[in-house]
Parts: sequence; structure tokens; C-alpha cells
Amino acid sequence: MSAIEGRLFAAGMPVAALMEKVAQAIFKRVIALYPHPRVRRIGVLVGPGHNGGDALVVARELHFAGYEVLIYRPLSKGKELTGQHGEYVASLGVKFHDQIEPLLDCDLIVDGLFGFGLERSISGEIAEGINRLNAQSQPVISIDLPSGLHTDTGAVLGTAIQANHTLCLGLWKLGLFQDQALAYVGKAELIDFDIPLADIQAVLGDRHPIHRITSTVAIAHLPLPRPQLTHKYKEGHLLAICGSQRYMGAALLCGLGAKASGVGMLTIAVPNSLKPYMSQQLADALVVGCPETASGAIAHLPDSIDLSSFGAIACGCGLTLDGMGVVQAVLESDRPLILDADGLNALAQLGTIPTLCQRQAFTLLTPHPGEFKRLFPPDQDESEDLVRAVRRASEQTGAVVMLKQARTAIGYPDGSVWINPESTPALARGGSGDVLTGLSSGLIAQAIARKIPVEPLVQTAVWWHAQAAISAALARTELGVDAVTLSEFLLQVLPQFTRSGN
Ligand SMILES: NC(=O)C1=CN([C@@H]2O[C@H](COP(=O)(O)OP(=O)(O)OC[C@H]3O[C@@H](n4cnc5c(N)ncnc54)[C@H](O)[C@@H]3O)[C@@H](O)[C@H]2O)[C@@H](O)CC1
Ligand SMILES: Nc1ncnc2c1ncn2[C@@H]1O[C@H](COP(=O)(O)OP(=O)(O)O)[C@@H](O)[C@H]1O
Ligand SMILES: [K+]
Repeated sequence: MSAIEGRLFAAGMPVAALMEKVAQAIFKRVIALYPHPRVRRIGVLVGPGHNGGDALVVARELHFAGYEVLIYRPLSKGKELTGQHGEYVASLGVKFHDQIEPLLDCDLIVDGLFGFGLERSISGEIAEGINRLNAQSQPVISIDLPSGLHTDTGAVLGTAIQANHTLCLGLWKLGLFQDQALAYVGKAELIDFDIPLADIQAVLGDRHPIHRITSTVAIAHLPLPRPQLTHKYKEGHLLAICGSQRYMGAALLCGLGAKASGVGMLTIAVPNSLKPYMSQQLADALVVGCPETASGAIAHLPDSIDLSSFGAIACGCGLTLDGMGVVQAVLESDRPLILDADGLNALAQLGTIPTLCQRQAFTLLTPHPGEFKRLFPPDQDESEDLVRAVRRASEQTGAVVMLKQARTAIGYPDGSVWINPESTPALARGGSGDVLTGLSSGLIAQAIARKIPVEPLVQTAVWWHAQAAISAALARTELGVDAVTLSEFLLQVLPQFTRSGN
């Protein structure tokens, strides 16, 4: 961002003019969110850099709009432009304080302490001020990012403002989408200030991009509408290898997720003793019983199964490590493969990178952070954030890596990363991941049958899963989204997004 900004200034855009433009846009958003006189007293936190400069311009406009404005400016020295704005705002009679206390009873706080220029941990009186403010209950709007967060990693440097709204300027800052920033960011919005595309490309062009998954992108890749002239095998044939006597439910949940994907044919391979249960629960799947180990895991696939007849294979939900033989068999096959849970644990034991480097076909790994660390032990660089780690994992293995967390990130072998910015903690519940594995695999099988690109369907699956959970949580609260319910909402939620329902 600072390199892009530098190009605008070098091209002749005056720094002060850009600050004015950006801050006017922030001001408009602040008064739309908190109109006068519903809100009367606004406290503005002003730092020494241009984040503070933005905040002072906003403070000036709020003053003229009739709000009572109080300023907290803990550091009197700062950048020249920020200092000039400070002088003018003070000349208007707005009161400046170097202590936070006078601002504590404001109706709203606007945070312009630090933006992307934060270069070391916040400590001392400023840290104490932020902590005092965080203990209060009034809403906080942060300019660019909550002061104290690292722009890229989202790490808290010392302490950080807990915002209700973050008005991110110009381009999305990666830190806002990292799990460790979630408790600080609140609702994030982008404030556009017309950065020329050529300048963005000049700076980011040869780097690997990071994208947000949007509804538009996710829907565009759904295998919809179906052609009139089709039949079940043309709409994908998925083999899901899952379950054990110990984890029967995982197999069912994977099956329910696959069923919701609309896949043409679903075959589920489970240990023999699970066959009656699965057949009863999932009338629309073809259930295949497999020879089982003494512990009730799949010992191997029956001879009747010909892997080459399936478009894609999902393997791992509820398998246990006793089912490791079957994981090895599917890894050696030439079929597109989705590995989850014990499929991933088995892969880690076999050696993640050498094993995957042998594979030619598409592979998707869907680890949660614990499984991810087993698959890809952290390297020396302990500061590496999970978004960068997911990119490295995908580049090293050639697999697509879906790191499941509060804000799931998908790494692709070309270095691009897609982050799902909207989800709900209602998903923090056993079985949510099994449903997602089934859903992703069913979509992938359909893409393969249709001969459309497979990779984007991983984004679609993550988005669909999260939207179903959001919709289920609205209907039933965050406590009401068990995995079976989630799979039912997968079936219900799409028509809200696709106008025609097909
Ligand atoms: N120049 C402009 O007109 C524009 C400004 N923008 C704003 O400018 C911000 C970036 O401005 P700056 O580069 O000035 O950076 P910041 O305003 O984020 O802060 C940098 C200042 O804080 C000091 N500092 C850093 N860490 C500190 C710490 N831990 N304790 C105490 N002081 C510390 C630095 O010495 C420097 O003076 C963006 O976040 C954004 O808000 C952008 O919106 C784009 C347009
Ligand atoms: N706090 C959260 N916010 C949003 N999604 C979450 C949160 N916690 C977990 N999830 C999602 O729930 C799912 C959990 O999957 P996983 O850990 O594999 O569980 P299980 O194996 O029990 O199904 C993932 O899709 C993950 O992204
Ligand atoms: K800020």
C-alpha cells in the first residue's frame, strides 16, 4: 500500500489532497452509521502519522456537522501534514487531551492512532489508554485498521483497539482477514479512493495475489444450470471412503454434505458393519460394505470396487488411522482426491511432500490448524502467518490446501490464496468439517464430469458452507447449528443467491 501511495504522490497527486479525499469518504460513512443527534459526543484518537491526519480531517468535518468533538493526541510530535491539521482543528476551539479519561464518556470513538505505519509494539501510556477504552462499551470505528494490529499478519503488537467497524482504505489489508485479528476488527468495510489500476498492477503485478471469496464469484462457479440433456453419471460420480465403528456419524455427515452438493451419483464405502446404518440414513447413496479390521475400521476396499470408474474420491472422515491402508491406495490412484481428517493424518505419516509430489491428479487437502501443523511442520520462521503458510504448503505439494479456521484460507499451487471473509462461530462444532468435505467433494466430482475448472469449486464450497451456517444461525441462533441441520440449510440457502433457483 505504501508503495502504491508513493506512486500516486510521485505522479503529482498532492499528499494533502489525497488525505482530504480519503477522510471525506470516511466522514460520510461515520455520519451515515452514527447520525447527529442520535450521537452527539465523538472522541477522536489521533496518532502522529497520516492515520492521525485522516482522523483530524474527520474530526474537523464532524465539528462542522454539529457534533461535539474531543481529541486524544498522546504524542504531540508527528508528521508535518498531521501537525498542520492539528493546528487548524485546535483553532476551531476543539479540545485536545493527552490523556484518554475525558473521552471515556463519548457516545462514539473514531480511532486514528496508527495505520499501516505501526512499526513497533505499543507500550506505556498509549497502551494503557487503549486498554481503558477497550473496557468501555461505546462503539469504535477504526480508520484503515484497528490501531495496534500488524497490517499483514493481524498480530496484536502490544495491545490493540477493539473496533466495532473498520473502514479499510483503498485496498484490503491482509491482517484484517487473519484469525488472530477477528476479535478486533468488527465489521470491515472498504473505503474506495480511486487508486488507478495501473498503479496497483505496477506494484503487485508479479506477486501472488490474495483474494476474498465473494458471493458473486462463488455462485458463478456453481454447476448451474444443468443442461437439459444429461443423466446421473454426467453429473459426477463421487466415491466417499469414510467411517469406522468408532466414528459412524462422520461418514453420515460427509454423505449429507455430498448429497447437498447435487452430485449425480454418490457411492459411500464404509466398514461392513456400518452398511445397514448408512443405507437406512442415506437412501440416495449407493453404500458399499468393506472388509474391516478388528478395531472396526476399513481394512481394504472390496475387489468389486474399481477406482477408475469414479470421477473423484473423498477419503478420511471418521476413518481412524487403522484405515491407513486405504488412504495409501487412493493416494496411489490417478483419481482426483479430497483428503480430510484421518486421511490427512495418514498422509502426514507417509510423508506429506514426497507422497504428494508423486501424484499427477488433482488433490485437495482440508486440514484444520492442528492437522495442518502435522502435515506441514512450521519452518524456522516463526513469524510466518497462516495465510503465508498455506500458500507455501500448496506451492510445495501441488495440492490445493484448504485451511479450515474461523476465516478459512485456500492456497493454490500458483501461489494465489483465497480467503472467505464471512462466516459464523456457529460452525465451531464437531461434524461441521465432515459436511464441508462431502460438499467440496460432490462439487468437484460435478466439475470433473462437466469438464469445467475444478479449483474454483473449492471456494464455492467454503462460501456455501459458511452461508448455510449464517442462515441457520439466523433461524436458530448460533447454538442451533448442529451438523445435520447445517446440511439441511445447505439445501435451502442457495435460492436466496441465485435469482431463478436454477
Ligand atoms: N497520505 C494520505 O493521504 C493517505 C493516508 N493514508 C493513511 O495513512 C496511514 C499510514 O500513514 P503513516 O505511514 O504516516 O503511518 P501511521 O499513521 O500508521 O503511523 C506512523 C507513525 O507512528 C509512529 N509509530 C509507529 N509505531 C509506533 C509505536 N508503537 N508507538 C509510537 N509511535 C509509533 C511512527 O514513527 C510514525 O510517526 C494509513 O494507515 C492511512 O490511514 C491512506 O489512507 C492513504 C492516503
Ligand atoms: N469460529 C469459527 N468461525 C467460523 N467457522 C468455524 C469456526 N470454528 C470452526 N469453524 C469451521 O468449522 C469447520 C470445522 O471443521 P473440523 O475442524 O474439520 O471439524 P470436524 O472434524 O468436527 O467436522 C471448518 O469448516 C471451520 O472452518
Ligand atoms: K487506526
